[in-house]
Amino acid sequence: MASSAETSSSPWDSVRRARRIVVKVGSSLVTNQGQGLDAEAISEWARQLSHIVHGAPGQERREVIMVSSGAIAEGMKRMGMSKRPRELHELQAAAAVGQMGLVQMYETMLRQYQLGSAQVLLTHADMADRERYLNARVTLLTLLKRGIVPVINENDTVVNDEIRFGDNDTLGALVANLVVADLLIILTDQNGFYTADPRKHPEATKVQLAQAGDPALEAMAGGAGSAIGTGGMLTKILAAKRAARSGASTIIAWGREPDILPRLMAGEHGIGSLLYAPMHKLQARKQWIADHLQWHGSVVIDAGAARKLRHEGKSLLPVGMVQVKGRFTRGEVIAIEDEQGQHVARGLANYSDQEARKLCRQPSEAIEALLGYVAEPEMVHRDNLVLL
Ligand SMILES: Nc1ncnc2c1ncn2[C@@H]1O[C@H](COP(=O)(O)OP(=O)(O)O)[C@@H](O)[C@H]1O
Ligand SMILES: N[C@@H](CCC(=O)OP(=O)(O)O)C(=O)O
Repeated sequence: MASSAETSSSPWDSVRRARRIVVKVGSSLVTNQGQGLDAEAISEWARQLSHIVHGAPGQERREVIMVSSGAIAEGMKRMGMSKRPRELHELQAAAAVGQMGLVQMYETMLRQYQLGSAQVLLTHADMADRERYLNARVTLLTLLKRGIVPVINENDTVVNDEIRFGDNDTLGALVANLVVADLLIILTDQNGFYTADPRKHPEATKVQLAQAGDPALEAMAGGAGSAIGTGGMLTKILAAKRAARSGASTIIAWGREPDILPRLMAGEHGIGSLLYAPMHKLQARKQWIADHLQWHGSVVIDAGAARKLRHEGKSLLPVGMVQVKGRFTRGEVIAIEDEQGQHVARGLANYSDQEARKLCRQPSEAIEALLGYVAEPEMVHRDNLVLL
């Protein structure tokens, strides 16, 4: 663990440079300890987000995804439940009722600051299925490109006990992996991560800076301190470890700290706890694809495409493909080889082998006419591609 004395190349710099950010807001904050949606707090985050997304004077625009909890807590209030029900179907009913209020509140507050919003509900199954994973990814990236703030929650209605995230910390980390975010900010009711649960151990001190995935952190993290939140700090520490796999660092901070988001983005050191990712995004991505070396087929590309991939860091477009070998579905790892049979790269296919055969040597504008739909203009996006 390190102290808060940083140099100019410190991990805090990576926070300032972050361009794509996932902000997770916990149930206890959003509903003010279960007393109902906290309109003032949500309005305040919306105001702060508008600075970040639109770009405050002298600052670049950034892309932000919100992962917000609070559906169950708000639903319980609306349905007059005094304590959290044990049965899953009761929780699901509460979530369905509460989610209405939650997104309505975000939409109203974000709109006040000229920000568009979109509701996205995800489950474990969506993240595990390669095709749904790519679909969710392209939808989120499309929203971000248009300056819209996606507001994500777990799709509580369709999950069961075994396959629930339950806490939204894990979901936040998976979303950070999905969009290859630079930073995950977890806003909660404590002003950071402490050496022990400060509710039970008042002598605990704040951890300013640590490496995500450091096993020592797991021992310090306790469960939820209130009846509203689920997961507590352990799920946040594990979320930081998971987010680091795609190169995202994590900040755990108090959601009511004044101007928390713009201050973090301006590079202010020492607010909350920073759990930095040990690997850069590119390294992390290579690692991930290297872990999925099992490839299911390949595409042969021409010399021009090989040059663009090798030397210009470009995506593989259908126009550069000359042949497709083997069988694969959208989302599977494929090998990309040059006409001499040398493997150039590996990556996630946006189209199946049958579709790819129709797309060989075709411009991306022709995809719709050839397939009847367009998933993405690239055969393999450069974010999902690693050179060999
Ligand atoms: N080491 C720790 N540092 C800070 N808080 C901790 C720690 N261990 C457990 N906690 C508890 O975790 C709670 C935050 O988690 P949780 O209630 O799940 O909130 P959220 O709804 O924001 O996810 C804190 O209120 C605190 O009591
Ligand atoms: N999907 C649930 C979120 C569960 C939850 O409480 O998560 P967390 O905020 O991480 O403690 C809801 O909206 O109520």
